[in-house]
Amino acid sequence: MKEKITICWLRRDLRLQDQAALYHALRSGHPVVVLFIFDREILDDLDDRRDRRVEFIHQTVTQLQTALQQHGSDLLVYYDRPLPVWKQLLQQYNIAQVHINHDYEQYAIDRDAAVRTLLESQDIPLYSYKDQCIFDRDEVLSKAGKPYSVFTPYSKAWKAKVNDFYLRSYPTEKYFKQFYQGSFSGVPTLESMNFEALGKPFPAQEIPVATIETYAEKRDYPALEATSRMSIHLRFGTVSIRELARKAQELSPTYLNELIWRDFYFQVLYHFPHINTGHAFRKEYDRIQWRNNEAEFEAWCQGRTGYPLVDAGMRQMNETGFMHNRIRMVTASFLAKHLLIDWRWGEAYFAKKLLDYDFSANNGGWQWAAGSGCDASPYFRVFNPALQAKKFDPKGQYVKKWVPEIDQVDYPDPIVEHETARERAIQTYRRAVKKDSN
Ligand SMILES: Cc1cc2nc3c(=O)[nH]c(=O)nc-3n(C[C@H](O)[C@H](O)[C@H](O)COP(=O)(O)OP(=O)(O)OC[C@H]3O[C@@H](n4cnc5c(N)ncnc54)[C@H](O)[C@@H]3O)c2cc1C
Repeated sequence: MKEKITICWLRRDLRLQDQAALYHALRSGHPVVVLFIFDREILDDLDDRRDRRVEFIHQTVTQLQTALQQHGSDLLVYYDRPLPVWKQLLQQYNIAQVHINHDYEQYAIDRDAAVRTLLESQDIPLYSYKDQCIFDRDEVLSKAGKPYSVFTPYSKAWKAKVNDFYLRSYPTEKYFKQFYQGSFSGVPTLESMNFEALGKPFPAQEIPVATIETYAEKRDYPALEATSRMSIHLRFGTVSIRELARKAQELSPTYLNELIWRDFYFQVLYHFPHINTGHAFRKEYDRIQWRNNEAEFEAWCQGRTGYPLVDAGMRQMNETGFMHNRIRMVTASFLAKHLLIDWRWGEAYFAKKLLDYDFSANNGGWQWAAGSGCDASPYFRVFNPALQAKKFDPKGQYVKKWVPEIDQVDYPDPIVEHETARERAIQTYRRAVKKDSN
């Protein structure tokens, strides 16, 4: 009879420290095999074979393998679709239990449900835990027991509920001797999966204390690069949200607030799943008559709208996979309002380009900017990109960095005139929204 093992399946929780599923797996009493699947269901759909997110995951997985090897163990890695992998694992191993962390996106929910059904058909329990946020699902509800759709009362309730219990780390290190002892066949190369590395650096995992201390004062100025750049690490779980929230609590209420926005959008996705299927949070916004001009969309994607702050943001993202938060708001608002292009086109473009792409935050950000979201910017508030530039890039340093030809003749004229576009957006939005009250 083969030895019984417990499997901890990593997905967007790529670390061995302070990790809920791993902690519980290590306490199961069986040797723990740590598993990662390069999921072809996701990878085969990526257009860009130099997608840096795949490179980041590959780098991280390789580091995890090395760390596990230092404990006499190894990382079990597959490049396949999850269900066939699990069918194979069931034949190869005597699996006692499987541990995972919750994932709130629709694809992941369906994937986990299918794996659960398969495992349960063999009487193997699949345990799932909250790990990627401080509060999820029904943990923060209004007094009436309803989910919040407005951020400020949500954040108040979040802060009233949080205590050391929720922020405490899972001391996985204490149980590292429980790792399965042995080796597996290694991590496939990026090339064997038909991807290529660019070799550019990723944001550091450590944030200097000074960055958090000065966050409130500097975070809105894109030229200062004064935000934490934790988003890619939070996306793939290479840092622990609990550790970050403790730091934020100690050093900066403003920074903590941003982490709460992240939890807020996760619970919006959980409670209002219609946003998962391409719908506006507020259904009347699905009646907007978008112009959807393809040439204008292309100009926006390429950073050639003639609005320097918009163009700088788009070029920053195209070049680095990152865009500063304020500029995400400006570029998104510009697409949905100035150009009247369906925000879902922009959402999909960001999804392709952002290293930190996360469905809940991206959809939340886009619906906020387009006015259709839960706690959204009102439809008649149309950002003026020139005023935004004056306020948040007063010396033009950010714009100069990304649009060096700004003063030259080949820089395009504005694609639309601001006042005309603003008026057009307000009229179009009003027509859609007003129908509701008829
Ligand atoms: C249109 C639009 C699209 C966006 N798409 C994404 C996305 O795909 N992935 C993503 O992680 N964030 C997204 N954001 C939110 C925000 O812009 C990024 O989280 C932030 O710019 C990442 O940089 P940072 O790590 O330096 O953030 P910091 O300012 O240092 O904030 C710390 C962390 O707080 C969280 N956070 C901050 N602001 C928000 C917010 N508004 N909503 C949710 N979480 C937040 C992030 O996890 C971030 O890493 C989007 C915002 C907009 C307006």
